[in-house]
Amino acid sequence: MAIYRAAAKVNLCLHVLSRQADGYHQLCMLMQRIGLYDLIEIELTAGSGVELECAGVVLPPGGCNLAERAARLLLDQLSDPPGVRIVLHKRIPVAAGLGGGSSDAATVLLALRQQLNVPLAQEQLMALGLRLGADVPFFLQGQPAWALGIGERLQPLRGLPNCWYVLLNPGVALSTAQVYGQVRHYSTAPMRRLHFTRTAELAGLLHNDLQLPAQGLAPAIEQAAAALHAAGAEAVLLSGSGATLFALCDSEVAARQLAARLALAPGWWLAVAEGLVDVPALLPAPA
Ligand SMILES: C[C@](O)(CO)[C@H](O)COP(=O)(O)OP(=O)(O)OC[C@H]1O[C@@H](n2ccc(N)nc2=O)[C@H](O)[C@@H]1O
Ligand SMILES: Nc1ncnc2c1ncn2[C@@H]1O[C@H](COP(=O)(O)OP(=O)(O)OP(=O)(O)O)[C@@H](O)[C@H]1O
Repeated sequence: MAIYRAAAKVNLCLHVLSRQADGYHQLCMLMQRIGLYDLIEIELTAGSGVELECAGVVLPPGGCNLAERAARLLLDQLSDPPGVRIVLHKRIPVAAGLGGGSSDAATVLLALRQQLNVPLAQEQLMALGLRLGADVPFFLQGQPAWALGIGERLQPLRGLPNCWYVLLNPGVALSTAQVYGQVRHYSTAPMRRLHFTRTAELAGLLHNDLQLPAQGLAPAIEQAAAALHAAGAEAVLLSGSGATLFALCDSEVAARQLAARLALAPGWWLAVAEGLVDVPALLPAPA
């Protein structure tokens, strides 16, 4: 049995460029994985099929879990697949804009490819991952990157400073499809700079076309943003489709001090996490 960490992500910017005929949207985003993890135990068994146990939260039953779907998709590539047992320990808030489900799916794909020696090239794995969700290719690639298309065309960054994030969720789960469904305004793509040396250079990029639509569905996001500003945060943005906000900080000390100054309302969720740079996509859990 092996245990892996599946990291969350933030979107440092998210520009919605247009809506496609199939309802998906063309995007230009800057994404980074962060040090907030689900834990996934994966064991090959003598049986057949995929067995999933979920610890921590209630997730959709009946084979809808992205970790389970990823395992099935990978096993479908084999002529004589073994059984797989997965135990998922959720730590990343669900439906929070932090990409937890997509990251779980990518981790299961990468782990099973490795454990079963499946001869699938990275491009083929990315194509499989895209069938599970638009964010999955980003997690399969792992590095901070610009994401184009519907999120699947990736351009890794060449340099990023060590950023820290204060994450605040006002206790609201938001459906990604519902938030995209409220988008009425499109923006143009920003300049895709590939090298950053200081956190302050990133602060200038912060923009999310999903923030106003998400706030319309969950007004508590504005209260959470006000709390971050009142605690002294300058660079605050909604991650993905929300409802988690992040404050961008240039050191761990600055992030922890900001978190300590926050006045939290009941039911709010708070965490501090570092931005991941040069960390492999597949992350075994520390012994
Ligand atoms: C908001 C982000 O997390 C930002 O990284 C992603 O764009 C969403 O990625 P995701 O959750 O992996 O997305 P999917 O599971 O493929 O799609 C969920 C729903 O979001 C909407 N969706 C998603 C991606 C995209 N480029 N355009 C969309 O309109 C669609 O309504 C879709 O039915
Ligand atoms: N392994 C999983 N972890 C979390 N959610 C899952 C998982 N499998 C299925 N889901 C379902 O997927 C939906 C989105 O969950 P997730 O936590 O990935 O949202 P998110 O962080 O907002 O995603 P994104 O930022 O990619 O839009 C939820 O409705 C949840 O019930």
